Amino acid sequence: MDYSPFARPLYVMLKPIGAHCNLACEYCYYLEKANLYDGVPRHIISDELLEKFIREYIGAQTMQSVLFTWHGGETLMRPIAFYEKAMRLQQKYAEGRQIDNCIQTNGTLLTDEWCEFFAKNNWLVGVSIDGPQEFHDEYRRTRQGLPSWHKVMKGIELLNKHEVEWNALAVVNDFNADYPLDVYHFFKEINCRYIQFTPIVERIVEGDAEAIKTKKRSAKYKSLPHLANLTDDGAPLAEFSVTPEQWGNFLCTIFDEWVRNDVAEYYVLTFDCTLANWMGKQPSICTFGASCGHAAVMEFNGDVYACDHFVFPEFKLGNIREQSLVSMMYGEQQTEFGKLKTQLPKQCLACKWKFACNGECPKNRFVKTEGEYNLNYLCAGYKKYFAHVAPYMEYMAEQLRQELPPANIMEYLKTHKL
Ligand SMILES: C[S@@+](CC[C@H](N)C(=O)[O-])C[C@H]1O[C@@H](n2cnc3c(N)ncnc32)[C@H](O)[C@@H]1O
Ligand code: SF4
Ligand code: SF4
Ligand code: SF4
Repeated sequence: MDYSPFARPLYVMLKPIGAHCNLACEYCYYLEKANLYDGVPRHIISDELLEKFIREYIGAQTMQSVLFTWHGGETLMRPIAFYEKAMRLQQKYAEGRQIDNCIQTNGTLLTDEWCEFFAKNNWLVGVSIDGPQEFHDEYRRTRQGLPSWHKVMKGIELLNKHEVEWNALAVVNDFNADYPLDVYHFFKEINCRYIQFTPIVERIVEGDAEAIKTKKRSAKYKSLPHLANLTDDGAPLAEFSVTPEQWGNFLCTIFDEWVRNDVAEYYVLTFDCTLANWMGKQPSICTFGASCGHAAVMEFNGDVYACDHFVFPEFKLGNIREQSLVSMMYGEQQTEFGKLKTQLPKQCLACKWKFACNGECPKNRFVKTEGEYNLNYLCAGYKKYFAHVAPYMEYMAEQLRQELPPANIMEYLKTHKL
């Protein structure tokens, strides 16, 4: 078996059913990817390709533990038997390594059987839910416009019943962004201790802008608009995007409640990453890291792309049938892609928050500057957030440096101001 000579984990998310999904969330960046494989009748990974991927993926790791991430589209549209087969293959090629699995789902297809499977095999389940019903159902609907919140809540109940480890992914869009505490309290009420908030920032290729505007929200899409990528200059913003001000305000408002009541009880990934950067450690979300290009995706047919948000023909690294994962992940094209992250405008280079922000995701950098590189669209929001949390982060980082729990901040804030 080939072992990679590189000392960091290689990470490739798998799309076993491509972009196919039982929902048609209005803001979804992935649904349109089905168009890349228009002529292909079934967007399902073959047994042979699955085995090839699993063997190579495990063989390419330099670490003792290997993490598989199942992503979509809607992952639960493949049967349990498919994932059982994948686990058998993982064991076949594990050679003593520890294998972990996590799966991302919209939660609507969860059943007792699924939850038993996840519980029995210790899978970590990521569930997408955008907060209380009115916010969630604004955008997360079927093609027929039917809402999904009740089904997701039922799914969460089943996960809890079977004691499956799960976390929530909530996107922050033009609508729910104005209600940070309603969203945060909802997650606390359902006892969700791990929450990831992702800002929605999408642009639309010229020509599709009118089409999306004239479609009623949640109306049936015949074909999805092609959302713009980094190279489409001047593409208009999709109306469901969060504004920088909304994003900054959303984070600051939730932070104020979290830092006084919830540290170490609830984990909000953005706050976690900010503290990691304050400590000079590697944050767990790529967007706040200093470099990227380490996390690719593989489509059902073996095509490998630079990143889940760059599944465009120009960011295709190759196909696993023709090239090894190692050669694609460490090849010239992916190395160049990774450099996008460090190509920052003057504003970022001079910014006091650069160590915590790193210009965020290159996907969101489309604000023209006088210099060579674009500025991140969300910059104003991040400046507000970092300035707001700085004294608290400093306090928590100091606790950590003294090997004390950062949660001490809650006691301190009862009698002091920062
Ligand atoms: C593409 S979905 C695939 C897995 C599964 N169908 C689900 O909804 O969880 C993965 C995650 O991306 C989020 N997402 C969808 N569109 C997005 C966008 N335009 N920007 C950022 N995140 C988005 C979804 O809410 C979901 O949490
Ligand atoms: S459920 Fe997931 S893949 Fe399906 S449309 Fe919604 S965000 Fe996209
Ligand atoms: S381009 Fe954005 S989403 Fe992709 S790896 Fe880099 S920071 Fe992460
Ligand atoms: S806050 Fe703005 S200027 Fe500072 S690093 Fe982030 S994007 Fe750049």
